[in-house]
Amino acid sequence: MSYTPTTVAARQTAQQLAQFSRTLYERGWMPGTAGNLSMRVPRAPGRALITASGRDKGDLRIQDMVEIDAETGRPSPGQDRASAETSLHAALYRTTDAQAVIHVHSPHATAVAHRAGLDGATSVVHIERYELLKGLGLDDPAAAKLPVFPNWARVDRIAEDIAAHVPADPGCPPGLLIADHGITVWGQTLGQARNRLECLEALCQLLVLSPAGLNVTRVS
Ligand SMILES: CSC[C@@H](O)[C@@H](O)C(=O)COP(=O)(O)O
Ligand SMILES: [Zn+2]
Repeated sequence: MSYTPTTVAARQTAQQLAQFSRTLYERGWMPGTAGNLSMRVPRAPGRALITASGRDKGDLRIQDMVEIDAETGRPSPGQDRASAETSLHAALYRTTDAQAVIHVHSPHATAVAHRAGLDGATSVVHIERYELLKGLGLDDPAAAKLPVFPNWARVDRIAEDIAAHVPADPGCPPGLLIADHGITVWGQTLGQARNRLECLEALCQLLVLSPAGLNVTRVS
């Protein structure tokens, strides 16, 4: 059954997600049905909305959201199917201060995810010295270690890798790559997550353009 908000805050959250999805789609960062977005619902502790699976991300409506438990990803019963990547969002709500999570297939981040992914192991891409690093809110804005997780067929396994790595690495920016797949970014508001996404996509573009190539190390 399609989603019907029961509070003003939930309606506003669903509207924000739908509008924002259109913006990202128009930028070419959610081609076809790619990408998914979620946000904690204000004044509804532990609840979040996430985009339904397989929808055209340029044409989402309020009804195309699914209400979930933010930290387990479990949907409230009787709804449409939540994003196939709900467990990745839940892993971030559990282990970080995220209030909003964005997953897109933006071209430069995806190109870096394609080049830097290792077969069956987590890696990090070292990003150093670029001024844009200051947009990520790191304690040390001179360097970031952007993790790249294997694109396991079982999405829950990717979620386990994320939950184990992200909170444990102080150099980890508020974003991550999944090999051959795309980028996921989080923030305390949808706007902050969007700014961080724009910085990371621009940094990945610079890495792709740089003749120095990528500096990648294996983590596990
Ligand atoms: C268009 S293929 C992309 C999907 O496999 C997936 O990676 C994705 O981003 C969207 O999945 P969804 O289940 O619609 O949230
Ligand atoms: Zn995806």
